[in-house]
Amino acid sequence: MKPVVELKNLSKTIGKKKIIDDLNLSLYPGQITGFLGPNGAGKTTTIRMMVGLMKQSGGDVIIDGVSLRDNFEEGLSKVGVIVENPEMYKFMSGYKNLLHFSRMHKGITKERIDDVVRQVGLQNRIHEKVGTYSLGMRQRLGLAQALLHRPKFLILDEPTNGLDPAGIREFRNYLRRIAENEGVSVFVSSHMLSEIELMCDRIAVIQNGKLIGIREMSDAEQSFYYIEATPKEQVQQILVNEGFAVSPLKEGYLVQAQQQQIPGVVQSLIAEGLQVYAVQPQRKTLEDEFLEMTGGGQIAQSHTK
Ligand SMILES: Nc1ncnc2c1ncn2[C@@H]1O[C@H](COP(=O)(O)OP(=O)(O)OP(=O)(O)O)[C@@H](O)[C@H]1O
Repeated sequence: MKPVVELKNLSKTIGKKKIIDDLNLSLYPGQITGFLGPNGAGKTTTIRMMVGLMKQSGGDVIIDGVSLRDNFEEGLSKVGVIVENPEMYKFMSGYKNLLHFSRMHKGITKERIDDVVRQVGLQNRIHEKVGTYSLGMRQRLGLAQALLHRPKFLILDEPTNGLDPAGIREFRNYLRRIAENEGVSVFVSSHMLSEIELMCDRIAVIQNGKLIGIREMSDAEQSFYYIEATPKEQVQQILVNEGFAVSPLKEGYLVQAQQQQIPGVVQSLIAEGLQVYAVQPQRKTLEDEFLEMTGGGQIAQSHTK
């Protein structure tokens, strides 16, 4: 798949300090990528270079084949940005806000406005004043606004600040459908591990201005399962005979297996006459993994601009 955005040896030096050090990262259409790092890792600086608010010292940002170094205006026309708490006119309706923003770009039709309103699920409330909207609705209106000019690439900075987990999931579902429908690549910067975990397909981790890891969030990757069955002592014997690595826990066992092997494991236990009570995937939490990757670096707790 051809990437929508490529960071190529992107670097930023301020004074003598290398703040971003040879960053290489590709973002793909339809995918939601999280950008995570400890305080001061360089997230804000990277994003500022990606949206043209700061000039790079070296390297380049390529958006949909256009280099920001060579063709700044054209490259930026392909970007949509949503900041924390998007600015909206509360005394105007959602629709009038979108109409207002649509005038900043050429060629946004009324049909396009209706289309983005539907995509963020605001069609029933769009003619009401923004002041009456919930936080979740205001965030979705921000999303609609950022989509108006059909960007290829959407950057969200702390998009769900203040939303509860249900609100984050709802926002994520809209975002996922939009990423797929519009083929847009989404980049989410957040200091909240749980938010990133709920929203993203993959996560890029940055520390000291360097990319230190990329993690895919696919469920199929889960490789440890907690299995509880009785009689307990037979579980280990059966599974070890089948070639699995098994570690005993208090009530059950931790078994190393791929997702597609699990139905077979359950069948073997049942065939031997065991009663199976639990089979649960055990994924290392993102927090564990993040701490491993950064060698104990703290998770960013605040995001100062
Ligand atoms: N104008 C500047 N002059 C000097 N140093 C700077 C400047 N801007 C940023 N830095 C330094 O660059 C590093 C990266 O900062 P940046 O704000 O990009 O990190 P961040 O990952 O966004 O952190 P946070 O999660 O705390 O917002 C920090 O050490 C910061 O002190």
